[in-house]
Amino acid sequence: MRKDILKGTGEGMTATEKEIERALRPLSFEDFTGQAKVLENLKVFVMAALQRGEALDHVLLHGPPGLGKTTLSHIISNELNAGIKMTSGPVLDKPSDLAGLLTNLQENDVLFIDEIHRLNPVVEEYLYSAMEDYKIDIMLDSGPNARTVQIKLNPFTLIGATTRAGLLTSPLRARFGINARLEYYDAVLLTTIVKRSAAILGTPIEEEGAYEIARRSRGTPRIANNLLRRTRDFAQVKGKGIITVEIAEIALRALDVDQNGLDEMDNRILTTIIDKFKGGPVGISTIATACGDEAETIEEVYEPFLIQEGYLKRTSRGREATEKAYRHLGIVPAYRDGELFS
Ligand SMILES: Nc1ncnc2c1ncn2[C@@H]1O[C@H](COP(=O)(O)OP(=O)(O)OP(=O)(O)O)[C@@H](O)[C@H]1O
Ligand SMILES: [Mg+2]
Repeated sequence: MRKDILKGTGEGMTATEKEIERALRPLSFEDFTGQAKVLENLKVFVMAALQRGEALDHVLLHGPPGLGKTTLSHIISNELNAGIKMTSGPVLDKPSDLAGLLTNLQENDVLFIDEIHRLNPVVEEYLYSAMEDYKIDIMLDSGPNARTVQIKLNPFTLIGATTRAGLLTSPLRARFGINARLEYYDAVLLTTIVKRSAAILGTPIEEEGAYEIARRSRGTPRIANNLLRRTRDFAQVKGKGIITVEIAEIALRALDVDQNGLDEMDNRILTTIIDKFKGGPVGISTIATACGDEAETIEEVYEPFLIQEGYLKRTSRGREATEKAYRHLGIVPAYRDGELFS
């Protein structure tokens, strides 16, 4: 449970948590904080599509978990005044599952496919003609009477979301006219998000308290919101109900979020590389085994942030801890590859 809070993935959330996440979700471009470049472009593309009365080109949203891919998909459909149907890669087992969804779309509606890198290849191939020509072939009958008929679909917008853009096949990637990468948020943007969420939750919060939560949220709105909710509990039980910087400190310490905003698993990964593998380079699966987590999770959730913050380096020979990682953990860097850190 605590791990899920800090991991920033939506997996393993309870129904109430999902409900709160929904309540905190911005509904319009206006409401959405950050990702300025992506938003600016999307506004133009949405406006142009609306003016022409056409479906928006297909959109691929990629980036680490919890940065707003699902949120933006809803916003796009809202701004298009269009309906949205949601599904995900692993759920679409057979082409007929996809056909059912596609044939039910109204003109210019949005079809959202989450985890689009996990589409079954047969379904993926089926999607190509739908994306390109708004047409699909449907198999009628079976055995000797089997025949296919082509069905024309209403023009629609496919929005695909993925945390692993690298795993998309190139034919699929090529069929998205709009490709947007979401980046980690800085502390100032996250402070705005934390204050907005606190207002929705009806929790009084001081500027410094909001900033403290924001700067220690791994650049991720979902984590910021989750830490806010946990801090609200501490404010209620251990304080006067107001989130001050002191309350935030207490809560974040109790949740094992360190001064630089790294959580227990981030620190475990860095310690493992340094202590067990002399700082690297070491392969991701070896790190995963030593840390007791899956390689995929480390690659998708932890590593991007550690690399962006300069704690970890990715080389052709594997992952290496940087000097910043040594300093962060208070370990004096010894000789490595016969060289001393300068
Ligand atoms: N720019 C933003 N402004 C305010 N809140 C945001 C923003 N982006 C995300 N959030 C909040 O963070 C939560 C998680 O966002 P969202 O579900 O869209 O992430 P995601 O990228 O789809 O994650 P995943 O890869 O795990 O599916 C949402 O509930 C939303 O409230
Ligand atoms: Mg999502």
